[in-house]
Amino acid sequence: MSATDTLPKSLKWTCDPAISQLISCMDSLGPHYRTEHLDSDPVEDFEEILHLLSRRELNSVVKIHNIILFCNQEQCPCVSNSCQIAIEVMEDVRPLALMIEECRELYAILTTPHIRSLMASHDIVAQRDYIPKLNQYPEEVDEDEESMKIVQLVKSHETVSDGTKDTEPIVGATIKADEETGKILIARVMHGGAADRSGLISVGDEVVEVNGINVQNKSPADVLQILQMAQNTITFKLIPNEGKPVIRESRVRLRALFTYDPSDDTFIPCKEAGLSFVKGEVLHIVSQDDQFWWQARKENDRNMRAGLIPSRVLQEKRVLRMRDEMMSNQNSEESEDFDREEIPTYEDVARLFPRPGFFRPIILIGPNGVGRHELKKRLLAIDLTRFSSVIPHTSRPPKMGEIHGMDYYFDTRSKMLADIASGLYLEHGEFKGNIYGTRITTIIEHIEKGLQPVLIPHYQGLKVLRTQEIKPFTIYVKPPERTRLILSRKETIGTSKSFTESDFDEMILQDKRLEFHYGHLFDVTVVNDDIDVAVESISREISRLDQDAQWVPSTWVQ
Ligand SMILES: Nc1ncnc2c1ncn2[C@@H]1O[C@H](COP(=O)(O)OP(=O)(O)OP(=O)(O)O)[C@@H](O)[C@H]1O
Repeated sequence: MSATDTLPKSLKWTCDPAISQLISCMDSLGPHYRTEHLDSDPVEDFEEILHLLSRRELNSVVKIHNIILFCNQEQCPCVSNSCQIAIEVMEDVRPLALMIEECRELYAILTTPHIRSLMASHDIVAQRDYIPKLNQYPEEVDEDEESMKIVQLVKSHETVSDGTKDTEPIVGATIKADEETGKILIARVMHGGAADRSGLISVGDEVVEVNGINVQNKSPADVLQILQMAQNTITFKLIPNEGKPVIRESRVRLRALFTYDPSDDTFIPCKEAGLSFVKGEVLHIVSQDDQFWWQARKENDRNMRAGLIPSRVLQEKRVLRMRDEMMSNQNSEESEDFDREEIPTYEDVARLFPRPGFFRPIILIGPNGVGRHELKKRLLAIDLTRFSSVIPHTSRPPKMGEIHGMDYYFDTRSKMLADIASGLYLEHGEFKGNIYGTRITTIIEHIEKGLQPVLIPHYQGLKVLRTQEIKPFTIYVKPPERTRLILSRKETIGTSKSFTESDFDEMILQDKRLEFHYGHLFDVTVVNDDIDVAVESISREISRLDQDAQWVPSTWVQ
């Protein structure tokens, strides 16, 4: 009696043909094999393996695997980013959820853990679509070719963002020569590229032939030339890398705190494989396997190819080197104010969804005299029930008519000094022998009351405010270019301040320095040219916070 005969009748039909064959082979061989583990019983092990192979669960898993592996084009999923689409749908229906029942229901469905897990699994399968397929193996294979694989890929002709054609590293993989042997090896497989989608090429595979041309004694440049010359399809003969690493797509999202252009980078292993991005863009990091070069794609980019970006370590090294060079050329007075400790590379981010009754405090930051007080005044005038001004503390005695908690919080000098020393103040200063300052707890009280404080701190206060508790939204108020700046400020808007030429120069200089040193901390930039237009832009940005999910440091949404 064979092992399959022992299966209950209801299970027989589910048995995968390959497993069934394996069971028959085992049956005919019997439990006569050697084992290195002296304490294990061969008969018991044999029975256990048979039992495992006969299990319905295993057979179902193999069946699903085969369906995914051999699915034809019609069975391929039409999207591979259902999680992303679901988030976008949630953002769209959320404002309507209070009014329309169907929107409420859809929102609830999309947030259930089961549906989210189902979509995540769907995307994982979809992102590895198995096209193009493996070329047929030749029927007669030389004995010494047995350990080779032949892979045929379609050469990419997709248009990339800069409008040029075919700048992908041809098949979504980069090559290198092994330092010791000179063999041509697959150096990187770009996520989402043709090689990755085929699932048939791995890092470390040795390239033996390209389109029938033996490349064993050729340089990477020669091979690249062959690849460039190829039309439509490229056939590789590869010796598989034995220790093939398992690549898992990471779910990390990072906000770039610097701008990167691979075409300017002399160190990138393959310029065409690079991904350019600008400061503030959110990147989906798909692989951090390499210490120096990560693979990423832009968030919301439906083009599934990933590109190379410098890793955090590499970027930090570069910034340090650049700073050293700048320090040696710069006069020390100019830079002493700025934070030299922090090296802006990438910031881990997550989505913060709007929450009824919670408003993110607004920070207006900008060079001296750019108009932050004026803008704050105008914002408060729009809606006094929503926007608030945080009342400062002072050690000065109250003047006639001043009310504690309305004009200032009046406190003793010794208490204020002690609180400042304990880090309870966002900022403080001394004027005519009296201390003035804003307490962090006062800001939190406003948030808890459902108000939206508008803050105009010194730029050094930015880091103190960017916390999980406060979750501020930072608007950089930028002066317009010089001619417009002078013109707009001459068309006085009814205040006493008059600017000199050197005030304008100083404002422009400060603008450059603030953007350079603190630009990575700004959520948006608004140019204060025409004041009404600036107020309108700021209001628009603020109302977006009520509607859309925002990318914030991931520690804020734990
Ligand atoms: N867009 C504008 N057009 C014309 N004048 C403006 C504009 N914005 C601000 N001003 C004027 O410029 C002067 C300086 O503005 P404000 O005091 O608001 O600057 P600030 O950024 O708060 O300065 P500081 O940070 O040094 O206190 C004020 O007289 C203000 O009315």
